[in-house]
Amino acid sequence: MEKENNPLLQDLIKNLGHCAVIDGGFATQLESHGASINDPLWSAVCLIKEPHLIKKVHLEYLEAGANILVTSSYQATIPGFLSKGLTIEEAELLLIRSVKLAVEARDSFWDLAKRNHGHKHSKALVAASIGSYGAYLADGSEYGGCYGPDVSLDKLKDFHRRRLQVLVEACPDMLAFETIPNKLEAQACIELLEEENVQIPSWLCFTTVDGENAPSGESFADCLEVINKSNRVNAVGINCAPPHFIDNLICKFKQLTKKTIIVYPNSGEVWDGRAKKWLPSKYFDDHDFGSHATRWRDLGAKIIGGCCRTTPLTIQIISDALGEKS
Ligand SMILES: C[S+](C)CC[C@H](N)C(=O)O
Ligand SMILES: N[C@@H](CCS)C(=O)O
Ligand SMILES: [Zn+2]
Repeated sequence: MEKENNPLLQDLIKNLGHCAVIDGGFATQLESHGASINDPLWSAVCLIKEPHLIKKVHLEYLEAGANILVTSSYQATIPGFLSKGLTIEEAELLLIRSVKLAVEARDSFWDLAKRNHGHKHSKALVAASIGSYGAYLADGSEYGGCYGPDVSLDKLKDFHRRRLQVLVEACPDMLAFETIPNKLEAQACIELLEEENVQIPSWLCFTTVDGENAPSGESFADCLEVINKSNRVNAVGINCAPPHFIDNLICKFKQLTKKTIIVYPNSGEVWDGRAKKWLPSKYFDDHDFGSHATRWRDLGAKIIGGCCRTTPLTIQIISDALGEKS
């Protein structure tokens, strides 16, 4: 059976009558509530210290109109938690917690919405974030894409395997492979989905720094050839790249794949992995995201949202522009 047409994701898009809206910068919104994430675990440090903030941010994105929540597990890894002195059991419980927090936020928001006659919401889906190996390295490597000769396909599969198993066991609606910077890691993710016989839908997003290729310099034609061979990936696209690259990339991806296209760019600011801060950009204006989003929809993207440095306001503007909320 073709899992590309996995009903969950397709039904959401169909029921909405247009695109599905993903949430926005998760870490960004945590920071706006005072969370300190200058840490090798980045936003995932809040799973240990401030889980209530995680739930708060999920609720804020739901209120803004997100149809899909991405969990707080982007930089949450078992080796990352071990290096904080936690046990494997504690690390796995934190991964489970990342899914639970999003599911609890989604369920409580939905229970309230249902009581409100004439509401325009649909029940949101929860996508468990699987950040790239480069994210785990905590030095901005997800925008570099060159992991070096010691990082083989098997090493990447070993890195991803247990976290993926634990996240799937926690019952999210889907998996979100985020900020993948090269073809080898895409291959590793796809082989794992097969080997682990994952039955829930997934998307896989690359980032880009030149607007044409993956950060490794490999062409998207090469990268998508790998993805197209798998019927376990339902949507493919770009996340955490500047908005001004997106039009061209949607057109390119349309020619390279029949899969659902997903885009959730960042604000255009650039991550300085050494200084651990965002460098300013001239491209960012929240209000531009409304016209961007309708253009991206018209070009063929079916799942649209924001990544780093976008906020609930960005998502509200996208959601309003795409017509989900009155
Ligand atoms: C999406 S990036 C801004 C996440 C942080 C990065 N992996 C780092 O730790 O430097
Ligand atoms: N979804 C991630 C960022 C990916 S670049 C987060 O905001 O935690
Ligand atoms: Zn991002």
